Amino acid sequence: MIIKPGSLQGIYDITLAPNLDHRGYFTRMYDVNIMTAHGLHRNWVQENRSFSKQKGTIRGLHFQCEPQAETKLVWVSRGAILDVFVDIRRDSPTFGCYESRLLTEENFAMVYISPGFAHGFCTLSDNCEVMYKVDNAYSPAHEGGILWKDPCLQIPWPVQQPIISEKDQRLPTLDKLKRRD
Ligand SMILES: Cc1cn([C@H]2C[C@H](O)[C@@H](COP(=O)(O)OP(=O)(O)O[C@H]3O[C@@H](C)C(=O)[C@@H](O)[C@H]3O)O2)c(=O)[nH]c1=O
Repeated sequence: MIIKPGSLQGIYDITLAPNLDHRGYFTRMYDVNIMTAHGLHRNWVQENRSFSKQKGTIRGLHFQCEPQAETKLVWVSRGAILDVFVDIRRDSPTFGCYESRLLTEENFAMVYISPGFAHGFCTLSDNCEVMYKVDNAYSPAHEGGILWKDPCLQIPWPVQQPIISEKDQRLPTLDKLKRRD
């Protein structure tokens, strides 16, 4: 398991190290000792499995407000996604900046997203399954979000007309979110 900090502070790229043999492979998906050594072990309280039927589905961009803000550890067990995270920490020098990662069932890549990021993804294949651990309980009262096509962010999503929930279509832009509080 190789862990590298990303260029946005609080993001870590984790590459799994599968043991290959004639049967296939074995890989550790989580190692408490390695994660602790990097200061990244958390009390994961939920493990979520998200299934999207169609390529071109966008979920996001979501976060939970304090005190229910979440760390997320995301990987793909089936298909492929473009995973996107936006820095929404007001005191951060990279506030409003985003990055993306390709996560696929084959590339052994995971992304660790600290609290203070809005998170979303676009499916790049049909029948896509995304798995993620979170270190805080789901709390609808603390849910927040940013519109996927926020013109200020200019995220180059691979689709123009995604399959998306009604809730996500109504999310505010980062600018409106800023003015509201
Ligand atoms: C996230 C979540 C949803 N739900 C319920 C609420 C609702 O009835 C149904 C679907 O919820 P949503 O539409 O919010 O699901 P979804 O759009 O997949 O939300 C997820 O998106 C990705 C990008 C994230 O980063 C996650 O943190 C989460 O916000 O599942 C739970 O019971 N527990 C949970 O932890």
